[in-house]
Formats: sequence, C-alpha cells, structure tokens
Amino acid sequence: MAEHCTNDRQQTFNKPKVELHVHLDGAIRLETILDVAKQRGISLPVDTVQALKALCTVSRPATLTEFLGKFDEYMHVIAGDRKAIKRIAHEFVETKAKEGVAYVEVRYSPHLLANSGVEPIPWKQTEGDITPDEVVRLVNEGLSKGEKDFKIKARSILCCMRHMPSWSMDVVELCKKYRNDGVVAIDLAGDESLNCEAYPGHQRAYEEAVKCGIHRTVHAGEVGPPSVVKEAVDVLKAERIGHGYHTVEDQTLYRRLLDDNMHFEVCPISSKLTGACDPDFTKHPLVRFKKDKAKYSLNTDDPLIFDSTLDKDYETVKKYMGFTEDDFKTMNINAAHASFLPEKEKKDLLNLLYEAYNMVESTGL
Ligand SMILES: O=c1[nH]cnc2c1ncn2[C@H]1C[C@H](O)[C@@H](CO)O1
Repeated sequence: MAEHCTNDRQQTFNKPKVELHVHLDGAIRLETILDVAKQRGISLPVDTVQALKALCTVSRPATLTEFLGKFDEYMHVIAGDRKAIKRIAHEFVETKAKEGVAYVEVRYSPHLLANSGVEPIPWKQTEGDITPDEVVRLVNEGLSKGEKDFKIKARSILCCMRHMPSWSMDVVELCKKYRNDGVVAIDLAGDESLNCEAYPGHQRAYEEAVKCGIHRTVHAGEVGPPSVVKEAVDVLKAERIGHGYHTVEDQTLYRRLLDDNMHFEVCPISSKLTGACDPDFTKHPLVRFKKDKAKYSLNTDDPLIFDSTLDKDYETVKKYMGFTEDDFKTMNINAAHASFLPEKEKKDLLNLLYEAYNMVESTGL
C-alpha cells in the first residue's frame, strides 16, 4: 500500500482513512465558486479567493445558526447549474483522495441544489428545470467519475432538512430510487437549535426508510440536548448519530448507547466553531468517548466553512486529546464497521485497512 501524503507535508495519520460525515455543499472549493460565478455571470461581492474566504468561513466560535448562514453567501452560485453540481462532486473526490481517504460517505440536500420541483425554490433563484432527482443523478455522475479518476470509493447520503419537513418524503424516495447508484442512507440536517423535535414529515420519511431497509443517520445532540439524540434513536431509528456530543449529559442514555455500540460521527473543528462544544479541546466530549471506548469516527463536516482539512482534525485530537497512531487505526476500523456499505464491500474496505495498518483481523479491534 502506497503511503498517503499531501503535496505540502506529511499527514498526522498517513494511512488510508474513512470519513463518514462531510457535507458536499460545505466542501466546495473557493476557486470553483469564483469560477462558476464568472461563467454564469453571477456577481459576488468579492472577486478574490482571500476575500471570498473571509466571507464564507467562520474562524471564531459562533453559533450553529450563524454558521448555517454562511451557505447563503455562495449556494446560489452552484445550485441550479448542471456542470457546477457535477464538478463539485468530482472535485470533492479528488480532495478526499489527496487527504488519504479510502472511503467517504458525502451528504447533501438534493433540494438545496435544485431550482425546480422544490418549494420554496432555495437561495432566491429564479425557477429553472433542475429537479432534486436530477441533482442526485448529477452528483452520482461526478462522484463515480471521481472514483475512477482518483481511485477511492465514494458513496452519498441524502439529507432531509429540519426546517423543511415537506421535502422529507421526496428525500426517502430518492434514497430508494438511487440505492443501487451510490446513495447509501438518509440523514436529517439543519438547525437543531431552532427545530428541536422531528416533525411528522421527517418521522414518516424515516419510517419508510426503516421499512425499505434504507440506512439512517441523524444530526442530533450537536448543539441540542440529549432528548434530540433520544428521539433520533427511539423515533427515527438512527443507526448512527451525527455529532451527538450532548449525549454525555444524560448518563442513562449515554450508557445505553455505549452498550448498543452506537456510532458517533465526531467533527472536532466543526464542534468548536459552531459553538457546539467548549472551545477548549481538552474538555471535548470526544475525550469521554475515547475513555469509554465508544464507537466514533473523525470527520471534517464542512471544511469550506471551517477553512479546514481532515488532517487538521487529526492533528487537533493528537495534540489536545492524546490520540496515538493505534487510536487512529482503531477509530478508522470502527468507522469502516459503521459504514453503510453492503457487507461484502464493507469486508473489502476492512481488509484494505487491515493490510495498510499491518494488522491481522484476529486482533479483535
Ligand atoms: O454541522 C451541521 N449541522 C447541521 N446542519 C448542517 C451542518 N453542516 C451542514 N449542515 C446543513 C447545511 C447544508 O446545506 C445541509 C446539507 O448538506 O446540511
């Protein structure tokens, strides 16, 4: 197995990695936004990468609501443009390959990239002819071309949005339609601080997902209380929890999820900048997860908005939480186990990791 390295310097964990929680629309290149805006004749308030970065990124701990407002700065540039949607998916795979990711599950809301068949039409776009269904096809094309070009594996997760329960049935139908074309699960994203309880629209979609064997993850306990996590597990039947930091505030729930081997998709840099957790990383819930041998993965969430990379997350937990090379191996193996791949492909991914980590499966990790 070739060593994975970036152009500039050695990575903190220079081995194949698994990333399970990253938003496609939070991982667009600044250069691409500028380029597409130029091609489409869309005027932006700025025209340099540095200035656009200042506009789109949060560099100090904010709130989830403030952070979500950053999408307003650039989503209208990409949404409703076939070439741009395909391009961001393709470039995303290239970025992940350079970061040493062997397998990634990338998520997005098809509705938020569409300009037709969606009510209301997002980002103040004028109506066009790109439906959420076509968005999924375009992203699938970009991802599978990326897989071929950059030799890694990429699957997608379709997001329901907390504030738009009327879209959720569509989302699960798209998961069903494209389940053999790279879509592996459904998610519920958006502002948990404003929309704490899952509306009936989301519940119905998740019931349908359960019925049809569509995998399920839910953003919960990121900034919201443990009750949101409880609802995600008990009502929405989540198999993984996006973030889940505030679970530790309810000991009964936390113990139960530990016993059930619930997987937490942890995003350290994100959790600091969205104000989800104490900015002092030594007090991060991940320290507790690690001590209690919880199951978790390390993820970037929205690297565009946090001006970050996967390596920065690895570097952070190494520096402030004492993660070792062995911890990183265990964590990525756990991530592969929690992936939404079919069993055979999961096994192949695990074997790839075992080989790259010089481990034999029987170590029981
Ligand atoms: O960290 C997050 N928490 C909740 N929602 C999020 C987060 N990052 C991105 N999103 C939202 C905004 C995106 O437009 C949407 C789909 O990717 O998901």
